[in-house]
Amino acid sequence: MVVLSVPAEVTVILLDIEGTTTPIAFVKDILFPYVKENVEEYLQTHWEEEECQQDVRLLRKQAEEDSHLDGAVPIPAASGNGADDPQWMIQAVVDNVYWQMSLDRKTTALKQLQGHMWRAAFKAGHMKAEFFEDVVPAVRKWREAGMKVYVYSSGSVEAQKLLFGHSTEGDILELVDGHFDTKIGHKVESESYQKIASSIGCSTNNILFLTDVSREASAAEEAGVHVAVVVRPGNAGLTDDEKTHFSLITSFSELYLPSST
Ligand SMILES: CSCCC(=O)C(=O)COP(=O)(O)O
Ligand SMILES: [Mg+2]
Repeated sequence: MVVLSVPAEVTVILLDIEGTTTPIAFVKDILFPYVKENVEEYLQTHWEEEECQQDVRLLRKQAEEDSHLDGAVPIPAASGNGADDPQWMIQAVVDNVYWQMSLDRKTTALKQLQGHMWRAAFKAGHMKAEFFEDVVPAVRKWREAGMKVYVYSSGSVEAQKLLFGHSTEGDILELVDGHFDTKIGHKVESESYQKIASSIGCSTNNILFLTDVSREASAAEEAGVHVAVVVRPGNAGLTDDEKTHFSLITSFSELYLPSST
């Protein structure tokens, strides 16, 4: 088995979800289709609720920022006098969500709505999050060795907690010391990793980030974070340069902590 030695200065392991802890297929074949199939009904049912209206406001703001993009779908401004036709507005939101999802966009607005929609499905037991089998044993071992374990995903913090709280391995939320999402910044921007380090209260070189996406790995590396790219079944392929440049692991069990036995 290949072994990757974790540098002694590392005290925090930062985990991506999709393609790292969890198969991309679970996200693409279960989580995302659930949103596409249910978004219209969800909006019809929850339209009058404050949480739903907040989601719509955030989506509208994002749509304004996206207006220069090819194929962007606008969400009309509410008049504020209650005279708007909700059906017309709901259709615009549905079309916007479909457009964003067709591009797999990672906007905070889309991710917030998705998280709210998944809540009902997870809580009712209709969905359980899949984790690769090496994840839970490795995380337990790292924590026993004194490591802190954080999650950084484009999925909202609320959605992350749903996944870890309702997994095929049971409720494993207690294995995570904290969560970050795109509210701290995008995963392909190096400042995000500096902000994460400040928020945790450590230096960037105390963090090891595990991700499947080389652009995220490069951004973290630029911030001084240690990185390993995780190669899992179903993940996008890496270029030869990426394979040479990054440390690669195919299972969390390949990480060797000098402090553990
Ligand atoms: C709570 S994860 C849901 C999956 C998701 O929405 C997503 O965009 C995954 O992104 P990641 O940053 O984990 O690769
Ligand atoms: Mg990922």
